[in-house]
Amino acid sequence: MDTVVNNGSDADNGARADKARLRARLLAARRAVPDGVRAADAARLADGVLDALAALGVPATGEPVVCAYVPVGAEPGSLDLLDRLAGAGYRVLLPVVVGAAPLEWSVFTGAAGLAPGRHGLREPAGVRLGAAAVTEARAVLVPALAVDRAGVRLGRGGGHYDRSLALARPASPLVAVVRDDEVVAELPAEPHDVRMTAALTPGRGLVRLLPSAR
Ligand SMILES: Nc1nc2c(c(=O)[nH]1)N(C=O)[C@@H](CNc1ccc(C(=O)N[C@@H](CCC(=O)O)C(=O)O)cc1)CN2
Ligand SMILES: Nc1ncnc2c1ncn2[C@@H]1O[C@H](COP(=O)(O)OP(=O)(O)OP(=O)(O)O)[C@@H](O)[C@H]1O
Repeated sequence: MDTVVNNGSDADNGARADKARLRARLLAARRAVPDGVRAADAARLADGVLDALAALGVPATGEPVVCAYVPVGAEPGSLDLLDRLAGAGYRVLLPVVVGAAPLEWSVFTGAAGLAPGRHGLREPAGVRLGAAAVTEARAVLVPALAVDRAGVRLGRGGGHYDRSLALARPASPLVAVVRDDEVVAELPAEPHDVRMTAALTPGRGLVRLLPSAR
């Protein structure tokens, strides 16, 4: 039916415009966080990540694969968090951007294995495992600007994670790593948005999200 198609398309255009406005506001708010607070938040995230994964049913036993990311700009997270994961026995995969396509992945081998990429990113310089490596992940830590209580995530707007997370195992938890006030009531959603299972926050620890909340 035409009306339904038109309504859907208007809604999607509205969602895209809303997302762009929200991104600008959230990035400005992140930049305004004092360095000391950011460092304290990063320490709390690193302190909480192993318990969070265990609580999600993904303990380090058996060297499970976990996808994570190297923070860029004022993003929550740290290399220390990645070191904790690797030190505990997880096999940590990091994303490599290859254009408008699913992310490729490469093993985190420590800070020395990272090289500067586009957008201020530091990406692993080692062997590329391809886009399908995400199917091995028992959990994915996902960079986000915000996430809502139904699991809708707002990212940077490239669609990289949506393309990749569509390949992840349905049983693997998808964990958005955000500041406490970046867990919000509701974000604009588009059909391709892959829902998050939980948020990892500095102050509230692991916050479980409910796809049924929408
Ligand atoms: N840490 C991290 N890695 C990631 C992502 C992400 O959001 N965060 N991505 C998610 O899809 C992909 C890369 N996409 C990105 C797109 C734009 C910018 C960006 O706007 N960078 C700013 C500098 C950082 C800032 O100040 O916030 C810039 O270029 O000015 C970064 C990553 C894959 N890897
Ligand atoms: N599964 C997909 N297949 C093809 N294109 C997609 C897919 N997911 C997203 N896109 C494209 O990417 C664009 C940006 O998507 P969106 O605004 O949801 O990105 P994001 O999740 O904020 O970004 P990122 O994952 O890079 O942080 C969409 O308008 C769409 O064109």
